[in-house]
Amino acid sequence: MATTGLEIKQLFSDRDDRVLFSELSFQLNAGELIQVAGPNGSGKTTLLRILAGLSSYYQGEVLWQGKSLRRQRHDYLQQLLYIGHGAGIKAVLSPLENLRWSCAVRGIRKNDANIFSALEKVGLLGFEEQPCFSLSAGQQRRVNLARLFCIPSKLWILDEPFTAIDLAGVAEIEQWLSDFVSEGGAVLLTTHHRLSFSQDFSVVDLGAMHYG
Ligand SMILES: Nc1ncnc2c1ncn2[C@@H]1O[C@H](COP(=O)(O)OP(=O)(O)OP(=O)(O)O)[C@@H](O)[C@H]1O
Repeated sequence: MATTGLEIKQLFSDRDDRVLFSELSFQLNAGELIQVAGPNGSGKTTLLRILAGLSSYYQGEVLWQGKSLRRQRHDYLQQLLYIGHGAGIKAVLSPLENLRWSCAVRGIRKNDANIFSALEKVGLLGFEEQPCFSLSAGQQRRVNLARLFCIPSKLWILDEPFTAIDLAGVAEIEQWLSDFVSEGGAVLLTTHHRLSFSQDFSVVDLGAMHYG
């Protein structure tokens, strides 16, 4: 039976002749969360970029709802929301402009009501028209995270979503993840933070994979 989410089969990737992961297989179904763990340089971002369709430098198979990513790239990307560990926003644009742009890229138009509601959710009401370069690091991260609430998705791939976020904000994000998973979303994330999550979740530990 086809999985309801991602299926990773016998994945291999290396950098400069150093194997990052090999024979890596796991499944992430709708309504599940997986944390990709491992020390710095173990390949977490590399893996997430492959699964977000940003790198095709791998061997093995990645399936979404039972079909190879390579054969349904457009459809897959329409269902995925990837937030990388970089800023992910244009500093000269305001939060409102950044989110309008993110929505437009996804084919979502006239979405200001949702954008304002997303900005309220991430605590940025009152900052919506200010250029992002004048916001703090945590506020800039929150602009990026606001995309979670204005771009409908089935799968969130999040690289270090808690970076620069204050303690109360971390707890809030954990709650958002929990709500999304309860509603049938799937989440794959990396974090060096000890995840406090109300549902069961799995850990894929790249640090546990050693190659001679
Ligand atoms: N663009 C690149 N060119 C060459 N090597 C790279 C590139 N990006 C990453 N690497 C190498 O690939 C390895 C894995 O990097 P990656 O960013 O996936 O690790 P990570 O587990 O996400 O680390 P961190 O916890 O520090 O974010 C590292 O040894 C890194 O030097």
